[in-house]
Amino acid sequence: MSDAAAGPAARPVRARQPWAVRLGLSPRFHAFCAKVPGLRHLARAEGVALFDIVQGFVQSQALLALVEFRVLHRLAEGPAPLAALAGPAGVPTERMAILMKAGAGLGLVAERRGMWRLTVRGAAFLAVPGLEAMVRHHPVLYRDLADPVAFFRGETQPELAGFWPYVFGAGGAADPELAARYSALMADSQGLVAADTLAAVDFRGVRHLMDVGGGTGAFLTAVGSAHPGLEMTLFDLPAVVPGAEARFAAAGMRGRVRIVPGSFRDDPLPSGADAISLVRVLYDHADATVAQLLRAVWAALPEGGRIVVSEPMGGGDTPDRATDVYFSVYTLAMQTGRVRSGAEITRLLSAAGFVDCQFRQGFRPFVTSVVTGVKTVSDSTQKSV
Ligand SMILES: C[S@@+](CC[C@H](N)C(=O)[O-])C[C@H]1O[C@@H](n2cnc3c(N)ncnc32)[C@H](O)[C@@H]1O
Repeated sequence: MSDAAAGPAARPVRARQPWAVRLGLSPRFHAFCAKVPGLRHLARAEGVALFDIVQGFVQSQALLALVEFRVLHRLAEGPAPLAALAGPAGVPTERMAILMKAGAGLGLVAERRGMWRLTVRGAAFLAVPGLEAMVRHHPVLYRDLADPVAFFRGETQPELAGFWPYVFGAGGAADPELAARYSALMADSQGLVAADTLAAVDFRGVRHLMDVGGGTGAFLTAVGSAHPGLEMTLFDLPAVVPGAEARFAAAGMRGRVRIVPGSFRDDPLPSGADAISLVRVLYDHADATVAQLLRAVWAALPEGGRIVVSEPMGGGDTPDRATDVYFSVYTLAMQTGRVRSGAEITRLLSAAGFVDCQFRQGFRPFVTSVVTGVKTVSDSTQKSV
């Protein structure tokens, strides 16, 4: 029996701690560092980093309050005195003063001669598509994390799973209103994902791209604009695809895109595309579903066809501050998916029969990274779906 299987009563094997960790555990060493000029600087930086972790939730909630009170939006129109921000928000002036100072501490706003204004960071927050919507849906996630001990033990019923109902199957996404809500959140944040995917993948030479789980077509619209000759197919659940019609029409791409409603759990993927993209799709699903989907993608592609997987990927052996914290915990709350590293996704692609698999770390890994692969047919790689 392994240590893990033996249960809590088993005595763990204790390896010797590295010397740096032994020093870090010593209060006397910290007291010493605080007195020595070179070390004092390092100790302070480490303290700041630690306190940043400790106060993360409070920072995030202060931001949410600024967003919900529309303080940043109001300041985007021009500088304003405290009273002009507190009044419309229904917040007593003295309490708003505390929130504004917190916002200043976060670098989002600043005060000069009694007038509050946006900083460049505050302005960027408003300008990044999807960021505001992401922050505004966080109360669901935070309710799920209110008791992190019970949450990580798996003793809670996370609300977030109901927020993204499609993860449990096509039937879960039958409600058009719910489908519109989550599709809007996804489409809003798609701009950066599309930009970083296009920077990582050369779509020249692709004749026909099918985006599976393509939502309301934001990714295809971006790729189609960059590559005017590209034919496109969008495949997503029946409750989701109606939102794509209008987007393609507005982009003048209606004649170039075929919209196919269906579920990759139950329906075969349409053939005809020589490249298939899965953008922020795999991390919603369990390994078995992903393996089945990748085999279906392999079957739908012709010889030489390419797969493009784009989504935030974990750091693997070197856990990443954004993806291995935020996205991993988020997908855990969703209950069915998980964040995978580039190496794990590469292995899944290889297992499905793809060759020449390449991982490209994104410019902003918290936005997306990419793994690509190629289908070549040979006796050894052919897979049945
Ligand atoms: C996280 S969203 C990503 C949407 C889009 N690719 C993007 O990045 O904005 C996942 C998408 O996968 C779709 N999806 C989930 N399960 C599906 C299934 N069984 N068949 C087809 N699409 C599915 C959802 O409807 C949703 O549009």
